[in-house]
Amino acid sequence: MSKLVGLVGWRGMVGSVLMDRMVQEKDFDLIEPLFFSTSNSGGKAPAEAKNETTLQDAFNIDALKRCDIIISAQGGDYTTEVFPKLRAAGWNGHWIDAASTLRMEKDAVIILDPVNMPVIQDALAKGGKNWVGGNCTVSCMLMGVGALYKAGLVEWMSTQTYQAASGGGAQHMRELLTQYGTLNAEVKALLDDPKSAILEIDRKVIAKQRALTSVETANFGVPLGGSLIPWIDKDLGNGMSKEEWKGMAETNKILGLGEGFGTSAIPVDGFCVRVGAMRCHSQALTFKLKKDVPVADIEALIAADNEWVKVVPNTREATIQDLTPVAVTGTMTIPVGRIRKLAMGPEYVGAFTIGDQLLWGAAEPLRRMLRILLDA
Ligand SMILES: NC(=O)C1=CN([C@@H]2O[C@H](COP(=O)(O)OP(=O)(O)OC[C@H]3O[C@@H](n4cnc5c(N)ncnc54)[C@H](OP(=O)(O)O)[C@@H]3O)[C@@H](O)[C@H]2O)C=CC1
Ligand SMILES: N[C@@H](CC(=O)OP(=O)(O)O)C(=O)O
Repeated sequence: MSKLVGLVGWRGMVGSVLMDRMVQEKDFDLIEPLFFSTSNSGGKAPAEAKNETTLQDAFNIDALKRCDIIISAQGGDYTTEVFPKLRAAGWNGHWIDAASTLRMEKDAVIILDPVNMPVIQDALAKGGKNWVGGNCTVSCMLMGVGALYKAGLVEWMSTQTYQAASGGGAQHMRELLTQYGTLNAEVKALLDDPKSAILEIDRKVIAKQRALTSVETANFGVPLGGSLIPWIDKDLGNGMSKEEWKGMAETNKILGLGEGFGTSAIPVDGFCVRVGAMRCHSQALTFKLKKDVPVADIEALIAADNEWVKVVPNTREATIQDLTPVAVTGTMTIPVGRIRKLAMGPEYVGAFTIGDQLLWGAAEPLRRMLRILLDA
């Protein structure tokens, strides 16, 4: 008999990408889905429903308890409210979650199976039940350059990120595009006139950016269109943003090197920056390797790691064609390019990588974990 799989958050942005991928990969052929809603229980479930065609109340513990597996892309507040109650009620099923809430709990595994299948299998063998998707930036980075970690080559890594608006959610994407539109409208007449002075256009744009109302910047707090914001997530009070903290904590936990900051942890640090891209997170990486490895060997290691990573030749043409958010959006490909030795010495290597943060960064590890559980 098919496992009863509860889906919470399926109509949100991450949930919709998850649903698309589950349809593409025919995951629904293998399960009996039970769709939940926080806002429309009793409504009609989506077309993928089979026998259970009514939306269930996502806060109803008895309804949730029926499921063998629950996948939630509903968000951290939902997990915080419902998950402890469900476990306290004796539910012993598998919980697969996109939210960060449970990530660093001892009994939770951060799932990214092309990178950490041994960690997942070890936890499964020990009776693990809590499976949490990683931070999008970390997951996309490890899908690209995880090979260097697996080979034990990394002494430390520094990452400078260029993170898309989608990381904040759907409203942030809308706000970014609205800001771009507002700025364009402000100077449209001057742009249409080839004889207009560019510095006049520039003056009008900056004046408009600075004049954007609190409504027009409600989500990001400041303008993002035509600007950037070098702070993502909470202020930890020690000069570090929470997004930056996740880099080291989650990378090490995913790799099975402990909870992130122990003596065996590999240092990972850098700056996380929001830019005006839509849904791809990009990152410039600096590695200090434990030894001098030729670039060709590094490229070969990365290229052989998984079926989605693609080494982009370090040429101008290949880079501008294949190593951009525009090229990568909506695809499963994780390009890694700009791989070269840096001026600091032969052990210092630079690279640049990009991933669709809604696919590998959020939805894909969840559905792959479902498949692992169904195959177990
Ligand atoms: N955005 C991201 O990049 C990432 C997000 N995550 C995690 O996933 C969680 C969900 O994120 P995200 O998908 O962006 O959140 P959304 O805001 O898009 O969706 C969350 C929920 O909001 C409700 N909702 C209310 N109005 C609408 C509407 N107009 N359209 C669709 N849904 C609506 C839905 O619940 P209902 O159907 O019950 O009403 C939906 O499941 C995050 O909180 C985070 O924990 C993880 C990694 C990356
Ligand atoms: N913080 C990420 C998105 C995200 O949801 O991250 P996390 O899953 O670690 O909360 C960003 O803003 O780009």
